[in-house]
Amino acid sequence: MPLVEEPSPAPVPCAADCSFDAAQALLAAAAVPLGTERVALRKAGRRVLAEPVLAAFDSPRRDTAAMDGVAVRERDVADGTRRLAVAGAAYPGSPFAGAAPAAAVRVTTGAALPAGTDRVVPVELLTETDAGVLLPARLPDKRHVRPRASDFAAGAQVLAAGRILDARALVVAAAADAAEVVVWRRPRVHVIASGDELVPPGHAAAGDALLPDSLSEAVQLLVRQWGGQPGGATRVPDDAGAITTAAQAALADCDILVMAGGASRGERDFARAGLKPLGLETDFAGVAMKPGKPVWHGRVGAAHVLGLPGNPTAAMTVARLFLVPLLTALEGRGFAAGLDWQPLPLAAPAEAAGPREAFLCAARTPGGVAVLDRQSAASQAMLALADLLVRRPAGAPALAAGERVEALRF
Ligand SMILES: Nc1nc2c(c(=O)[nH]1)N[C@H]1C(S)=C(S)[C@@H](COP(=O)(O)OP(=O)(O)OC[C@H]3O[C@@H](n4cnc5c(N)ncnc54)[C@H](O)[C@@H]3O)O[C@H]1N2
Ligand code: MOO
Repeated sequence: MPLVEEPSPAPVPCAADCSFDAAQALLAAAAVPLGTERVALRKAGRRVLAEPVLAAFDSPRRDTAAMDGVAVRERDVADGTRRLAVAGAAYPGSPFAGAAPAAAVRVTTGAALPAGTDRVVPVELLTETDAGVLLPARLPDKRHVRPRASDFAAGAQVLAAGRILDARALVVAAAADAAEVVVWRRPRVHVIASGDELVPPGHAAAGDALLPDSLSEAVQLLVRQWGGQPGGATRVPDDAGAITTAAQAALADCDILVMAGGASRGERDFARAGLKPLGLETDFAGVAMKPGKPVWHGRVGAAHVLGLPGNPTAAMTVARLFLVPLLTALEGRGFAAGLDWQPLPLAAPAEAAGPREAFLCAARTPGGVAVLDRQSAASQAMLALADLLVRRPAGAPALAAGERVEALRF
């Protein structure tokens, strides 16, 4: 997996409506990883490595018993000797100190083999006698020894930069004796939802004109799921001054400011107007996509500002297509890591696409991808049924069931 995508010529900001691909290219070009930090391994779960992890020593560090039994010297038993005295015992954590010529040493799995021994005879094959252990007449082919460095050698790269420290990778880092690792900084994200009508969920029944804010918590969860740190959410009325004040406070401590709502052309759509006094530089505003047409992106200083349309399905579609790859790029995984498009067969025929690139809510079914009925940017109930987004390029022809479409986990 590339750590940072290949540099390409800087895309030119879109003056008017951008194509989806042009908008993605602009965002990808602006999405530079944040920087690195050294953290204790015990706090590094799910973080993205910025530097590889190298093994501090060989694993195993010595030839090691792979079974519970006795360690013997092959040449002591090669002549058919079956009875050996027991000279001592070795366990992981307490090796056998002496040498044991012509004797057996009891071992448990993981013990370093006593000097000179090169075979372990499992306990199931032994007969205990007063004079020592009796070996079977015919020894198995397997010696039950894990040779020194057979897992990894000192200095070997056991984890590459760019790797997420998931549970399996944490085993490897710990095995390499890493107390600390160097990881990419996680983007901090603040959400500002604007709208006079918005109240916290559970408080909208108090007035007919009130609406539960259904986006603030959802966007913060998406941020957490894709490696960011939710830095809080603020609800503001449709007022440019209130947006400026809230944005200024949020920008003091975030890498990405998400503005939900107020993105289109209504007389109360103030998201960008509220950011202007803070020095907003816009690189696109308006994308030829459905839903999500009012999406916009810009910068205030080093911080990214991503504008989501207020309509909830449009907002979540845009968050998945623009916020997620922005998060993965800022966290050093590359922009494309957030966009795992895959070709999947349709469960039923699909209509021809319209003039705007379409992103359709769909569900994964045993028969293939089922595009949901009644697509609507304003819908909320539909989101409970959708676990895929299906991409239909502008003007794409009708498709039969079984034909493949590009789909993304939603
Ligand atoms: N004349 C035009 N009108 C509209 C255009 C346009 O190009 N010209 N674009 C339409 C499109 S497309 C969309 S999408 C919407 C989105 O516009 P805004 O981003 O300005 O969204 P708002 O006006 O603030 O809200 C729209 C709708 O969504 C509800 N909303 C907003 N925030 C939330 C939230 N946090 N939780 C739940 N619901 C929310 C809000 O109450 C409105 O009902 O504009 C079209 N209009
Ligand atoms: O872009 Mo809007 O999201 O179609 O309603």
